[in-house]
Amino acid sequence: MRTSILRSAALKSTRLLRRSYASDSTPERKIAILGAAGGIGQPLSLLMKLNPLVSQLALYDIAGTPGVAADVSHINTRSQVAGYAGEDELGKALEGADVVIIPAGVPRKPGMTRDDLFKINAGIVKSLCTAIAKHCPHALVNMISNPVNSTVPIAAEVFKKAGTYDEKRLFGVTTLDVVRAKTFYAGKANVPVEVVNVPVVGGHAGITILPLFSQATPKSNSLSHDDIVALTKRTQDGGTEVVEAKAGKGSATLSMAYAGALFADACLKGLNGVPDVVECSYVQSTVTEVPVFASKVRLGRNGVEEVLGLGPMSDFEKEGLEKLIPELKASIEKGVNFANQS
Ligand SMILES: NC(=O)c1ccc[n+]([C@@H]2O[C@H](COP(=O)([O-])OP(=O)(O)OC[C@H]3O[C@@H](n4cnc5c(N)ncnc54)[C@H](O)[C@@H]3O)[C@@H](O)[C@H]2O)c1
Ligand SMILES: O=C(O)C[C@H](O)C(=O)O
Repeated sequence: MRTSILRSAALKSTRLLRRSYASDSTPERKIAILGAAGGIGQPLSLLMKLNPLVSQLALYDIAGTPGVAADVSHINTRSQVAGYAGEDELGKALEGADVVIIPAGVPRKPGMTRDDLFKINAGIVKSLCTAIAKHCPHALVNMISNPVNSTVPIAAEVFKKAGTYDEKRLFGVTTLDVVRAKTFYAGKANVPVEVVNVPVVGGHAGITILPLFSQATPKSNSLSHDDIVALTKRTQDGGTEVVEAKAGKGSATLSMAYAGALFADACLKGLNGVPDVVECSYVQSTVTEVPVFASKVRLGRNGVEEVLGLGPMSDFEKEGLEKLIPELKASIEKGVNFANQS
């Protein structure tokens, strides 16, 4: 009897020690999700609640967030969850945030391009970024709202105007393109998906999405040129494949939440000083002639630590790069002009 009491006391104190060690060594990190009640926002809120690197989770939307927050808050993981609804509560949601993830805005319907979302989403992104500049100017911003090729430049211009722009802290989330490229490559090359790596560069719309299958690992000798062309097209059209399958009920939400959670986790690891965290992202860049470009990025304590180059490319990829530059340039200019005119 006495032995079992002693044993249970010892166990309790070991657990307490472990808990205090975990909180001592894992920094407090606040994540804010803007658009948290939406198709992406809800599963992304769930996945961020499961992330042990998060200590506070602020869920913001124009409506519906109290319910999402109450629901997610019952999960017995580290972070404290709070819901914020409506513009009056946006400041509170953002205050002290280390990372702000933005999946706010309308999704595509069949027949639409991502650029068709510009009219509505450009204004949403502009107003949210104005609030970020005011309430958490040092946060890392993970932009998911489409058209990403233009919404990232809009955010950059808003931050420049507010005097808070730091190119190391603004990211277009292109992780879903990488997730898709890995999945499609693994299927075709018949290699285990969990060990596959494929960089995807350029932007996040149609031909601006350029997967570099020539750099894919593990290498496969069984893929023909036609296979690579087909894999490239499928990756570029991955979003449209989902939009058509959902037949008017929106675009990718679950795979996007997964990809958004992966990227936010990489940002948190970088902030916490974990070495060698590398992900593809659409960031300010000198890798090509376009000022914003997706490529591999090393993440660190201040966000972007290093924008990595393109590496060796096949002739087919070089052609793809040449073709995407004018479209990407035009999308960037459209964003810059919108931010500066309106
Ligand atoms: N980067 C990517 O790879 C990627 C992938 C999938 C979707 N997307 C984009 O993400 C966006 C969201 O997609 P979804 O399927 O979640 O759409 P959704 O309509 O299901 O959800 C969007 C949410 O944004 C909210 N919202 C609207 N205006 C807002 C504002 N001013 N402030 C805060 N919240 C606001 C809405 O209330 C809604 O809850 C779309 O623009 C979509 O194209 C990007
Ligand atoms: O395709 C879309 O409209 C959504 C997103 O950009 C995607 O790639 O799934």
